[in-house]
Amino acid sequence: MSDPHTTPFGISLRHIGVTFESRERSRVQALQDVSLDLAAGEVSCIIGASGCGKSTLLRILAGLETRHAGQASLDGQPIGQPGLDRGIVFQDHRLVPWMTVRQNLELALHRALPQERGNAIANALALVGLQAFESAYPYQLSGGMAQRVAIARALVHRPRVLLMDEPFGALDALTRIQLQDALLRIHERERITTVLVTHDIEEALYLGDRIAVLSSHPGRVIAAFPIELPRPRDRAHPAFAAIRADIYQRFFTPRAEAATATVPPTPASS
Ligand SMILES: Nc1ncnc2c1ncn2[C@@H]1O[C@H](COP(=O)(O)OP(=O)(O)OP(=O)(O)O)[C@@H](O)[C@H]1O
Repeated sequence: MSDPHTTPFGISLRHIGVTFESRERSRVQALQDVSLDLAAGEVSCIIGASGCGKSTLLRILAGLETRHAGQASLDGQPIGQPGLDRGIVFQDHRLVPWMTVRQNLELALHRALPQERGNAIANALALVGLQAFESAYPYQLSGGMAQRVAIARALVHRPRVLLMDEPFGALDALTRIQLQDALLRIHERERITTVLVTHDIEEALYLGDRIAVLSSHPGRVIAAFPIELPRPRDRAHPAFAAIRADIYQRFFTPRAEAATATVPPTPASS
């Protein structure tokens, strides 16, 4: 049997469109003709302003939103419903408040064999550096620690894909940086295909192997390009600043011009 962690795979989105209809019969086109390839083992960041359809796109990848045009596939298989091959982290940790960290992870593992649960929980907590907190309740954790537990819960099944919806958006600036570094350490170890949506350009640049920029109303791909800056990345480096400035410009450039530009200049990174 092939090992899912070594088999090459990736996410493919083809002509994804989503239109929501409200009770008042008004229509909101959330996504229009979104086509993207998100490579296996990479961190792909999707950035866009509030309401541009980032969460809707992530929900499609999670199998939570199926009312869409176009095709979404993982490793060549259409994505139809939620599955344990995809772990998801939201902006809020969504831990059960009356359960300990361990019990929260056990809840996620309810379909696993009892003898496998202990190891799976220990490994997931080690990945996020919280082995010593398995008996803690969510109210005893800081916001950053609770979000680490949410990441551990998403990883406890060793999924092939980690989906993150503004995972650090509710954290203070310093904790956010710590969690970004924690995510990179996890990624270095696990090489899990990661899709992270954010409205924070700097976060996308710091974390992403690849960035897709979405326009608003409807959400369309303005640009998609790899980030070839070496790691660890230095937010103060001129090359980092140059790409950040380029992305800012894409947000504030009229759509017709922006749509023709798909690859930003790659400044010398050394
Ligand atoms: N279930 C729904 N019914 C109706 N409209 C919806 C629904 N879900 C999302 N929308 C609308 O679709 C658009 C995209 O929403 P979405 O939440 O995907 O955007 P977003 O980029 O994630 O926003 P934010 O950054 O604020 O979370 C918005 O205009 C939103 O109001």
